[in-house]
Amino acid sequence: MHPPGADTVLVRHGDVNTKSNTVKRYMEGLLVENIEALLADRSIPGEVERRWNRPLIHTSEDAIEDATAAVTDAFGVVSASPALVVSTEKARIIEALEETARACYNGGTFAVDARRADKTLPYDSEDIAREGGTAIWEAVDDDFEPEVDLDDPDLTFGVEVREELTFIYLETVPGPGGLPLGSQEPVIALVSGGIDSPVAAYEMMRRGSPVVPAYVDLGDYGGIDHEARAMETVRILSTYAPNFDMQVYRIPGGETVDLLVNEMEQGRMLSLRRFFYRAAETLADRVNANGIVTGEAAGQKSSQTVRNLGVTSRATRLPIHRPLLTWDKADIVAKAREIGTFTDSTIDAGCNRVTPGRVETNARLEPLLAAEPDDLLERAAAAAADATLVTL
Ligand SMILES: Nc1ncnc2c1ncn2[C@@H]1O[C@H](COP(=O)(O)OP(=O)(O)OP(=O)(O)O)[C@@H](O)[C@H]1O
Repeated sequence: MHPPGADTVLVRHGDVNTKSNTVKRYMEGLLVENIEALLADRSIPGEVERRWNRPLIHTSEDAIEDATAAVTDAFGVVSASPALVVSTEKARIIEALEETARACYNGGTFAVDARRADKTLPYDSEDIAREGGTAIWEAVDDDFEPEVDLDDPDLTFGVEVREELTFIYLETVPGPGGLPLGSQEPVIALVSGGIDSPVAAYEMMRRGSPVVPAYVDLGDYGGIDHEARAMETVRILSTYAPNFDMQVYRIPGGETVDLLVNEMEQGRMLSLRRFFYRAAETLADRVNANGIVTGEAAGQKSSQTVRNLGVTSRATRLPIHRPLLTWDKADIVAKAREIGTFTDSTIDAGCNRVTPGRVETNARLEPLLAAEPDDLLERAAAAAADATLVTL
């Protein structure tokens, strides 16, 4: 919901504000570019104005809700409000609150949440809250029985007085927070057709790292359904980053999986992980990426016991980022639903098909190296060199 005449989206960022002025200026520039790309990708009209602390989107009232939805998909944005802009003159602010109340108040409790960034003005936020509250009350008193509730109001009239402009709004839509995409170095995202890896990739993007998606083709153990799910989740992730290239590298792994299934029993899954990591490292060197992100969580599967993660991680010199390390499955599923990558398919696909009868939960590196094919890591490097790009 927005005040009548609202044609501006007020954008708030969070961690960007903790930076030095030089870094903040750079990050605000990236944020503006990313917002412009999101608007263009979704054919939403709007001009982004780069203002210190609060970028603005100037659009039309018709497009204001779509513009707000788009900007709250931008990494780095903490929240956004579709707002009516008036001058900083107190009488004009009160008048705008009255007009907004007449158009949007429908009964129930209300509050005025006023902030004033410009401390040189001859009034403070409490004046606005008190006088604005009275004006709202009088504007609707004939038709309703208004009630003020400062703790849990049904409707909050937001007022933000900044340099030369005042923003009046009724909604504060949460964004993902984090840092603008592109403010950190890129990483390789190992994506499967499962629920977790797209969430992990999203979390790295949320902290500013563009991802280069890589899918390991498991041959007969993967299958069209598995690969299609992986590609679809990357396509959804790419809607958050329209100005970044998110084509997927498909790494051929079928022959190696066959070999592992035929030659190994207990440590098979761990050697497969080692293959993944080394292939990702080789790809990272090729595309100038600086790390690997996976959807692993401590203790979620036998290959993800803390001990096994320690052993398998030795296959690469790159850092393996595991943003979901401490997340519970229910939280991962909830996040996947929220960002749109959840798939409720229960097809038993991918790595699950490779799992042996007896799994290893307590691996040691030396016996694992002795049991796995001698050329496992060379195979991984060769597979990464043979990777092909899949256009989404
Ligand atoms: N075929 C694959 N291609 C690329 N990466 C993969 C593949 N299979 C698994 N991974 C990576 O290894 C991690 C752990 O794999 P695991 O088999 O435990 O998960 P999954 O259930 O297949 O997928 P997810 O973790 O996405 O739900 C995944 O989160 C993902 O990062």
